[in-house]
Amino acid sequence: MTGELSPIDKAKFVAAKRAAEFVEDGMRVGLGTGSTAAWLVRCLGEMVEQDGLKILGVPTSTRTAQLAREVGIKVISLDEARWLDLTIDGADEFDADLSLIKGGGGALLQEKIVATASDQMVVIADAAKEVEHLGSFPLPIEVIPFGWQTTQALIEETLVSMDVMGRQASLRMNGSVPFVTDEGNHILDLHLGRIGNPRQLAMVINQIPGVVENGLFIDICDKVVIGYGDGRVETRDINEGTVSEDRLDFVETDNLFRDI
Ligand SMILES: O=C[C@H](O)[C@H](O)[C@H](O)COP(=O)(O)O
Repeated sequence: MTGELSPIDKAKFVAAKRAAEFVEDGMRVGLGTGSTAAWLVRCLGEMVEQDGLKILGVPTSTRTAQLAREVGIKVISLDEARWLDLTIDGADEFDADLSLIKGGGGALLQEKIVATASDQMVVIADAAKEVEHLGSFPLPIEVIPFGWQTTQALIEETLVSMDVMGRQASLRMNGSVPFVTDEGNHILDLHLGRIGNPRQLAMVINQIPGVVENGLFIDICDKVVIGYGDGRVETRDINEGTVSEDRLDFVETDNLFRDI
């Protein structure tokens, strides 16, 4: 990529760059998936190459695994790592409780397993991802391909019984064929508009046969690093609220940014 980055990409970049500062030598780090997480992986790759940072990375998708290897991060599986010090990942939406919707890129299952197996989960996001109520972004639900239409109908019926507004579930497509996740499953995107009780919804959906996992991350995220298009970056902690707010002077100082 050459030339000026869009404000949204700058925002993603500064959030990733700041979050990379949480990574220390010797850590086992969960590596998220998506365009924001890709910046993080590049930042960590630079730290490995230039500063000799030694980490073990556990990727949350085949895409991330490939990028991590390309930039020189040593990749291991979750079973090899067993437990992680930190996971850094993007999100599609976050609210004031740091509850999240994830899975816009279809990686929610591995992402949730990896984040849950970590001492700490840090989300990196551009400011547009912050919402008062989750649900404008369609909620991804990973379902097994067998009988997916029956599963879809069961989900829709369950939502009716819960009196949830906007119940339409659509099968995610990849061109003319159904999207297939890294685990060989499909994704149903639930168009809800506003989720009144994310905790309850997450539990109820996961009880439906055929559902593997849903994209609501409740009580998993500890911190969110929010990037802005002008280089400002804010870190919020689940217990302490905003803990830092400053600006990353990335245009002059960052080789990574200049190189892309
Ligand atoms: O499945 C994908 C992940 O949950 C992503 O972290 C999420 O969709 C955010 O992606 P992006 O950083 O590209 O907006």
